[in-house]
Amino acid sequence: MPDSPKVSVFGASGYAGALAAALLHRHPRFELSAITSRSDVGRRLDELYPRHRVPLVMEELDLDRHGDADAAIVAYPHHAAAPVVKGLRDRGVRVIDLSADFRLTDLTTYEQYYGPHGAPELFGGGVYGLAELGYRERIREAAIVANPGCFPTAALIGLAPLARAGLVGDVVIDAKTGVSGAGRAATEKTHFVSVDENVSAYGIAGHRHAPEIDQELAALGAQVTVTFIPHLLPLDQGELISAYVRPTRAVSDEEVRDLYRDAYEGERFVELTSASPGVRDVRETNIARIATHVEARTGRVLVFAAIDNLWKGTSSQAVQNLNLMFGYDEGTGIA
Ligand SMILES: NC(=O)C1=CN([C@@H]2O[C@H](COP(=O)(O)OP(=O)(O)OC[C@H]3O[C@@H](n4cnc5c(N)ncnc54)[C@H](OP(=O)(O)O)[C@@H]3O)[C@@H](O)[C@H]2O)C=CC1
Ligand SMILES: CC(=O)N[C@@H](CCC(=O)OP(=O)(O)O)C(=O)O
Repeated sequence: MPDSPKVSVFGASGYAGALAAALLHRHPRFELSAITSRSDVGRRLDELYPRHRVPLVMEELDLDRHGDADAAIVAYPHHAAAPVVKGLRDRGVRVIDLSADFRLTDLTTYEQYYGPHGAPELFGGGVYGLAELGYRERIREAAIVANPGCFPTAALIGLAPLARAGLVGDVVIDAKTGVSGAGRAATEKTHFVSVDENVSAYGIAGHRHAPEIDQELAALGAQVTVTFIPHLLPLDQGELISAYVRPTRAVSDEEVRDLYRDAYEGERFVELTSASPGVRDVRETNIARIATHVEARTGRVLVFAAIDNLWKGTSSQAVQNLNLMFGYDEGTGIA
């Protein structure tokens, strides 16, 4: 293993890529070797995002040149990511893909939600990048890590202990998110005037994160079809999921708390709290903060999980995975 592995970030002009570049730039063990963009070629990243303080110039992607890195974070939109991931793999580069192109295991489901895949020969070749879900050892060895979606990160960390215990009979996941989850380009829905002093549900006809959550709950033993509805809030960063679980049998508050305590003992990036978690509690951290409560009137298990969508939901989770891949302490540069 090289002393200071070189890591490139592709799509560094976007919100997730820029933060990944910033975390790597100040990381004590990795060298941020190159950052790329299409529309901002020649600009310094600290000109675009002064707060990240990365004085590197964005370059045009050139796989032959950038393919000499030890690893790369691909921060492109879905579909555009897969061909670049393939180009990197052809050159032996280990990849963390922030898009959904390698998260799902069923191609028909992928096509239904995202359209044709950009490198079908590699489809299914990623390791799901959620260490706390039981993928830690596979991530260490992975050639492609499929970094999870932000909502699935919060929902799955929030529900995993119940799912493993066979307690998820049915679940409704109500989610709230800040606007940075939609990326850098403003749309009619994410325009300040549409979002400010407002809150509204979206993705009602079927959000693409629902099958990702179903898939990973099934891998934990819970065969359910979740109802998942996100809401857009006038925040820049932060995400909260409130999950309403109909358990397969009656459970007590204490039993559920014990289950979560046992499940997350030793997981430094999961915080259990008796108070309802807020997005501010986890802002700019790699932490998922979770509370559970068994509702006496209905017997439902309520689970609340807060994360920062750009940190644990994307970029710091990518660095956590990169640390695992290169044998470093998992929290290096992000704790
Ligand atoms: N924002 C978030 O909270 C989360 C994001 N993600 C995922 O991370 C990835 C990046 O998201 P985010 O940073 O928010 O998005 P942005 O839209 O902010 O950034 C996307 C980046 O990709 C580049 N890009 C856009 N279109 C293409 C294309 N067709 N081919 C190549 N490059 C392209 C953009 O720059 P340029 O046009 O200059 O090339 C930009 O650098 C996405 O896959 C997203 O789903 C995952 C979890 C949470
Ligand atoms: C506010 C907003 O639009 N948020 C995004 C979540 C982005 C995300 O996590 O991710 P992936 O695109 O990587 O799946 C959404 O709901 O689509």
